[in-house]
Amino acid sequence: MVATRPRLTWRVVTVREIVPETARVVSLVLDVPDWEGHCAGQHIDVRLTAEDGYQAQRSYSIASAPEEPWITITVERLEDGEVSPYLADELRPGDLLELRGPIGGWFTWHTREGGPLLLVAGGSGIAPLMAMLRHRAAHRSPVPVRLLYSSRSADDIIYRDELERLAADDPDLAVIHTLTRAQPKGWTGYRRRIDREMLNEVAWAPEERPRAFVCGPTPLVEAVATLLVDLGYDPASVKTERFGPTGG
Ligand SMILES: Cc1cc2nc3c(=O)[nH]c(=O)nc-3n(C[C@H](O)[C@H](O)[C@H](O)COP(=O)(O)OP(=O)(O)OC[C@H]3O[C@@H](n4cnc5c(N)ncnc54)[C@H](O)[C@@H]3O)c2cc1C
Repeated sequence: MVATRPRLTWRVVTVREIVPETARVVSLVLDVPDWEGHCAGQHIDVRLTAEDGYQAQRSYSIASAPEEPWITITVERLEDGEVSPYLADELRPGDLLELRGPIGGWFTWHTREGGPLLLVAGGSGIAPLMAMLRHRAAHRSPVPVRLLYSSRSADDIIYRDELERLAADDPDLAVIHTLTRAQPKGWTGYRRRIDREMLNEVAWAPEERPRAFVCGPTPLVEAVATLLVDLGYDPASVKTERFGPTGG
């Protein structure tokens, strides 16, 4: 019999690397000894403890594929936030962090579950969807995927180069951006918040029995989930993860 750690025990892990993603977003690569593995889409909880014993904890999606040796989370700094500015600005390689997980069994996808997949992200909501794309790439899975990704501007697109690389090598992966606040010169893509018309153009037809994963700020997630069901998606096929209370 293999001894297993109760999944929700806090453990101390080491920050291995810090990767700047955008002006407001970093990825933290964590060295988690004895990691029991995770499914693409799951998250962890991170806990900070102040010198006076005060503690704060927040959830962060795992952005790395289960096949990778390290656990990566991608954190967007909220200027007035309690936890994210510390994670994004203060941590250095070699620092220790407390975490527990993996957590969540609903917002997950494995290549063997098939597709087609419709992934819809707003801002840092791309993180768990990136785990799915990285997992799919690690398996060279032919499952067709369309990713609709809403960012404020081109500079705010997280994992921009990696998404470009993945899509360039793969006719079954389409990455469609919408830039809601500022667009570079010559931008021909969408330039508004995700709406019914956009989903009509981008989403798989319901008859293709797609699996949809929608992640980001709460208002985006709720609007997109409602629109997909209106378009004829089976509500059970639309999985959602809400990151926060505001649209930012
Ligand atoms: C399952 C799950 C997975 C998550 N994964 C990620 C992830 O991969 N990357 C990531 O950056 N965040 C993620 N989040 C959000 C994260 O848990 C924190 O809520 C976020 O980092 C803000 O924490 P904070 O302490 O800095 O801000 P707080 O001090 O909690 O809040 C500061 C202010 O920002 C508002 N606020 C809180 N959260 C958000 C938000 N997400 N968007 C906009 N406004 C907000 C609050 O209402 C408040 O006004 C996830 C949340 C959940 C529930």
